[in-house]
Amino acid sequence: MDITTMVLALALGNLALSAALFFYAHGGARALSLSTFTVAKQCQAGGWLLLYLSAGGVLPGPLAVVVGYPVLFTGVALEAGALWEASERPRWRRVAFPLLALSVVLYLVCYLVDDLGLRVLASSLILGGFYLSAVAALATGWRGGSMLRRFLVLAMALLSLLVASRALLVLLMPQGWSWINNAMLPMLVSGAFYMLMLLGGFGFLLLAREREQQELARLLVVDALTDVPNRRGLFQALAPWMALARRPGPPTSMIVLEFDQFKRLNDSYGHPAGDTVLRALVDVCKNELRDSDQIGRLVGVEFAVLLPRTGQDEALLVADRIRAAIEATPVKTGRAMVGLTASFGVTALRADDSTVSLFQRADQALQRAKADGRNRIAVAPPPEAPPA
Ligand SMILES: Nc1nc2c(ncn2[C@@H]2O[C@H](COP(=O)(O)OP(=O)(O)OP(=O)(O)O)[C@@H](O)[C@H]2O)c(=O)[nH]1
Repeated sequence: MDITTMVLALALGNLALSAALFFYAHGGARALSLSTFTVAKQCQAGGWLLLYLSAGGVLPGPLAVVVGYPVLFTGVALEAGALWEASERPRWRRVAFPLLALSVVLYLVCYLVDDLGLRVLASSLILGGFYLSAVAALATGWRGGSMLRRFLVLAMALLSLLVASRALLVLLMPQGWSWINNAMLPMLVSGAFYMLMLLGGFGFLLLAREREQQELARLLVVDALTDVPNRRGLFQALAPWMALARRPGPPTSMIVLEFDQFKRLNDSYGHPAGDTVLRALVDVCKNELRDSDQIGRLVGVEFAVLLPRTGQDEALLVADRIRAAIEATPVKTGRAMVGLTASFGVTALRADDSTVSLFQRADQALQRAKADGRNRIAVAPPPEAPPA
């Protein structure tokens, strides 16, 4: 295959990818990084197409240089940017755009100097550099990352270095070296571009899918609003402590708390303000707990706190600390400072407890606290003594 055909394959491949991504995004997938990646592929398709048309004599050669290469640089810079965006670095534009402008100016200066070697050197370094930036973005998730991510980092790093190595050969050995000569290297480099196109495209989509699956798995056990375990997550955390309660050893306690008059807050300030208050007050609760304690959302504005190795009396003190902290912390919403209180039920886990009996007892205590006037704590009554 000659270089011109390879360039056409790159143009068509990127065109097909950008069309598929465009229609995928049209169907409702609206992640910011995906739209950046789509524009990146469109620019790459445009750049390669211009290079192909000028190589085939359809367009004048200078057009390829003045427009084709800058569009291609933009495409690869945006591809790296999409990966930085996906790695939670939204400020990549501040670095990438000045670098891109500098690269284009540098390339055009090489064109004006009219030295082909210099131009090849510049384009290889610029494209290889932007691809290496994409690799660096992928590598930020190396620790704890999947096999797919690690494979992409290694493979794309190798291919990016191959692209950049063309510059080295031009610089160090203008006549080539052994079989890696000026005829062979462009073939190798365009092969590297082709593989980078495939790996980048498939990799980006597979990594996006991997992220979505991880997020779905997380949301099975975590409450999306408050970022603490949901009912399922809390019950999972509770299970081993329920089992331990049947064995001799330090006790485990449970606090159930409900924010008071939350409906009134929603009605007065709106549901979004209610959400803000809820998030802030859950953070207030977390600040009063040890790392080994676990707060989770049971339902609505009712939460439970699991306190391992804590007796009922100590749990009562913890509940009062949380109660006082909530009362003392007004939360700023869009329109006002909102103060709230909470009511609490406290109990210790018992050897014969099931989750049903445990939560029933804690909830009865909570209802008593509310009936007694809210913003207070009630402790579950001790177990009845067995008949003599
Ligand atoms: N903003 C917001 N409101 C919620 C959320 N979950 C539940 N709520 C609201 O919290 C309110 C809870 O109301 P209730 O439990 O009936 O009672 P209350 O108004 O808190 O009054 P008492 O419990 O008697 O003190 C309801 O209006 C729910 O709509 C949420 O995630 N965000």
